[in-house]
Amino acid sequence: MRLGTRASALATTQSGHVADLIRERLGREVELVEVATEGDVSSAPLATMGGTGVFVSALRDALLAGRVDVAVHSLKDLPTAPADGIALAAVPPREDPRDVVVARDGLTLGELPVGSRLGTGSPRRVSQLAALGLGLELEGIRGNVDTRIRKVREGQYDAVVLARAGLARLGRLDEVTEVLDPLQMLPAPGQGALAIECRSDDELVTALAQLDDPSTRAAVTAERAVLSTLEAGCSAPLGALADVVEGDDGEELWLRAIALSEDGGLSVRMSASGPVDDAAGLGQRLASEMLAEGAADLMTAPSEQGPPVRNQHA
Ligand SMILES: NCc1[nH]cc(CCC(=O)O)c1CC(=O)O
Repeated sequence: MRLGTRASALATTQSGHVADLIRERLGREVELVEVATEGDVSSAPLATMGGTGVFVSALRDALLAGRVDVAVHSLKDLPTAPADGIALAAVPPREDPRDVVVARDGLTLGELPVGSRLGTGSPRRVSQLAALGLGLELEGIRGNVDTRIRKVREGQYDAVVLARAGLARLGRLDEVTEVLDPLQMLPAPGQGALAIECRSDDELVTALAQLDDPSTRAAVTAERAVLSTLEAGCSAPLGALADVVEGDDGEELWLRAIALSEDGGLSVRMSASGPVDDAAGLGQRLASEMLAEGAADLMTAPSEQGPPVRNQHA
């Protein structure tokens, strides 16, 4: 079968990993086919580009046109709306979903001097970092993982924040100077997980289902239900993280989420738990409670008219 992949180092590593799974677990031959996406071709800030799915739609087009049979995405890049004719056939076991800091001189966030330049274009990361009140200069950055790390080495930035999973897959964990606790930085819904898609009318749906990890699937389903219920896109200042944990009556799903104003000055942070087999229901319930606390107004407030920033460095 032909497996479609973006050309970046991270994408080909992720796709290579899934190709290995398919060979080992399904005993089928796989060929990687590179597909260029809008997210790779343009260097505009991601938050301003076509909203959700800039990395995804070209791969889906290739699937629907029959140029490839399987597509692999970072799950956090996948829009929550189902796509016609496309099945999310499997979500394999997740990598550690946390964000990490890569800073000069081995520094942690707390050790960075006031005024240090931290590169990140993600509203979710910007708002949560601003809420820590450290007095960092938060500046937009683009480019692949390698480019971002190099910009720290070359002194253009004092630090960057990245997904630990990407560094793990690229064998670059030695660059990490701090792993951020989700208490301070909740990851993006689906971070660290992969999505394996195929055409929904293809017999591959059943075969690929063997690669699905039920715990990861439940966790990302709950996280993505928060995202879709809040009607937020991939560039929203919103974090969510779920885990299957041992509760009083066996396994249960434990979900945390935060919605912030863009400047991080105000936030709604909540958690809830529920049965593993109702992951979407849990995410919807938590998001509804967040909406009742004003989560939607927070995320969309234009910054000039927004609330005063209360946790900034003075
Ligand atoms: N937005 C780009 C993107 N999409 C997936 C990952 C990392 C791998 C993952 O989260 O699964 C990254 C880079 C990053 O956020 O550092």
